[in-house]
Amino acid sequence: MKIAILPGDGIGPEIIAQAVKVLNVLGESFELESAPVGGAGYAAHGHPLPEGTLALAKAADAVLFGAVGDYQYDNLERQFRPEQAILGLRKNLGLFANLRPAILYPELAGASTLKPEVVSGLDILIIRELTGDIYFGQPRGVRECPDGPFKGQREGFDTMRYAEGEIRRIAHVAFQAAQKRDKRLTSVDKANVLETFQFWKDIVTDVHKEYPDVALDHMYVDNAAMQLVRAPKKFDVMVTGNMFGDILSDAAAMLTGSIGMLPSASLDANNKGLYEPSHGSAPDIAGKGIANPLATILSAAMMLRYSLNRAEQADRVETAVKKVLAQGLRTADIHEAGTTLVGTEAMGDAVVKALG
Ligand SMILES: NC(=O)C1=CN([C@@H]2O[C@H](COP(=O)(O)OP(=O)(O)OC[C@H]3O[C@@H](n4cnc5c(N)ncnc54)[C@H](O)[C@@H]3O)[C@@H](O)[C@H]2O)C=CC1
Ligand SMILES: CC(C)CC(=O)C(=O)O
Repeated sequence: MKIAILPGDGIGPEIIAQAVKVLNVLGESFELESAPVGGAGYAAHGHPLPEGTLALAKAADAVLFGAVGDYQYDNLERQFRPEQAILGLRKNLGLFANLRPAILYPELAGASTLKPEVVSGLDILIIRELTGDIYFGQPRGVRECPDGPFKGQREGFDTMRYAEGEIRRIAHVAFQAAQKRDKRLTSVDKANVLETFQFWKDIVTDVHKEYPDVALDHMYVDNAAMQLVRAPKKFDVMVTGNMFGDILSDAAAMLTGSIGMLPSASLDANNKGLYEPSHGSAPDIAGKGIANPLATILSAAMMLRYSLNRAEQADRVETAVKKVLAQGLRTADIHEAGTTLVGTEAMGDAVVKALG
């Protein structure tokens, strides 16, 4: 089985190196092939998603992705910015279902900024639609404002849109995920203001007829943001659009102690997928050897489970992560008094050792 390894920028190469170490000691005959992406792709080939990188991602059974983005590229024309690489991969590979499990490991209860009683035992799944919404809607750009009090001035605009089929397919993924858990689904929208999300709500309600065993409720995104920090354990599975999901899952990350703990899977209709930590390239800590590699290692575990059909190996990796946390090892983002501070590489080595 072939795995495309796309480290990207910032802390990407540092954290991906730890996940690769883990994959290499599992005793499997995976073929790992790396390619530049993001700012690294632009530097090497003049494009954030070079043709060879896209071809490798398409040919592989799964993609393990670090992160893209570097402030030095922020003034490039948008099509050349590093972030276009991950958007291009999602679109080109049809990766519409983004699963972001927010689980609090008991050892990290004190690392969360929320009170331990609010987060202990937390296990929620955020499902974010990934190829529609305002991220991809056309038209977009900057133009002359056609009317209103600012007529004649420049205005920026983007288009929020969702096709019925796009909503239906993510709703099916969400209901089916809920069926495998506590059978409760919260669909997050802004139907009180946005046409797109009234439509979203209507379609999700319709798809619900096929899943009578799942309890569905609808929540406005502003309330969902509040409930996530007020009483997050009340949720089981949440499903929402591209932008709301991006924002809510970062908020959920802090429930788990750190964004460095939140893995993700981005799947197509056949469970082929791209696996990446939910965080970005963290340029503020890049090159310092202090980034938390666990979200990336846990993303590799999701890859073993969902795309490579290696559930036992996924369990092994997840158990090894639990072991290192139980041993008291912590990177700086989750460090607290009484635990042992380690760097990125030492954390990766500890997970490898804990695999036994
Ligand atoms: N999928 C991707 O590749 C994504 C890329 N980005 C890009 O990343 C760059 C930085 O964006 P930010 O908004 O700063 O978000 P970020 O997620 O990179 O960083 C936010 C904060 O979390 C910390 N952090 C992130 N990952 C960490 C880890 N593994 N261990 C310890 N601390 C960690 C960072 O040091 C920073 O303080 C930008 O260029 C942005 O466009 C942002 C989000 C997703
Ligand atoms: C395009 C990404 C860099 C933005 C983001 O935060 C994401 O969608 O994961």
